[in-house]
Amino acid sequence: MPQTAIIGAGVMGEALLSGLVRAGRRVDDLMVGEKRADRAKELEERYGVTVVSNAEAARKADTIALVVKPQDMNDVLEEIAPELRPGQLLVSIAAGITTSYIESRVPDGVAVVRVMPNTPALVDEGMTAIAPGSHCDDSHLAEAEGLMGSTGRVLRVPERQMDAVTAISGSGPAYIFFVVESMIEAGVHLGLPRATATDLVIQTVVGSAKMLRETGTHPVVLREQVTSPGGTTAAALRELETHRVRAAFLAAMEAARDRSRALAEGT
Ligand SMILES: NC(=O)C1=CN([C@@H]2O[C@H](COP(=O)(O)OP(=O)(O)OC[C@H]3O[C@@H](n4cnc5c(N)ncnc54)[C@H](O)[C@@H]3O)[C@@H](O)[C@H]2O)C=CC1
Ligand SMILES: O=C(O)[C@@H]1CCC=N1
Repeated sequence: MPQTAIIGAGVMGEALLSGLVRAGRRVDDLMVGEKRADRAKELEERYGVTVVSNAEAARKADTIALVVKPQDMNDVLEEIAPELRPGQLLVSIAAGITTSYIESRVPDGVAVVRVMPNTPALVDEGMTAIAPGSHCDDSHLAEAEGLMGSTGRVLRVPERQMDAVTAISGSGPAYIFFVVESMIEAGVHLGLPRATATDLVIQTVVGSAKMLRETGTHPVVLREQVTSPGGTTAAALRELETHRVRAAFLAAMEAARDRSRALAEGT
């Protein structure tokens, strides 16, 4: 079986590792490179996975997922580049880091795929976009698709869309959690017990997401179905418009897109 290494086993590294294990990948075909010794030990105990040096991971694995912060990417590439050989595949999960940034730091003939997953990968409901680098063929994309497909849906996009993708689905779960948090607080302000407000909000979000996915109906139509003339929803939506929530979402996602662009420059 081809060997897969994950370098950087924080939040996303573990999401990927656990997804591969849940999808039935043999733990013997996986290895992890992780700088923090306590974290490495935790993963060894939790999954039975072998922790190796980054150099060994680069030497032994056919596919290497790079799951470190963008700011750590240069150091990791400097460490593994002498061990890499043509034919291997690097799958980078780092926000903002372009395939050309990576290609310029590794030997010719090493294929690079840039991917942008999100944390719902932890419950197999992830959304990952993947984009090929310049030395990629379809088998490399298929390999990256298989890797990320263990944690949810995968969509192929051109690399020029990746900063926008990062702003929408990569960071997206945080916006949804922010909305959930705000609605729970509102419920408490309105006098509901916190546990009741939490139950109400979470099921409302899950139910609404399921409606979107299962009916395929446009969100505007679904919103109109809830909005009775002169009713409660209309009163609430007017406040959201008055407070420019739609404009705030646009500005927020432009800021995320711009931050993604800046990360490759190490700022
Ligand atoms: N957290 C998220 O929702 C998402 C994160 N990403 C991307 O995933 C990457 C990782 O993010 P997180 O998992 O959130 O960060 P994290 O900080 O939880 O994990 C990074 C891990 O890399 C390890 N590390 C750092 N330098 C290393 C080195 N030289 N060798 C081996 N291990 C090293 C750290 O000890 C840490 O465990 C980032 O590039 C981020 O842009 C992408 C999509 C979503
Ligand atoms: O906040 C970040 O930079 C990473 C990338 C997408 C989600 N988390």
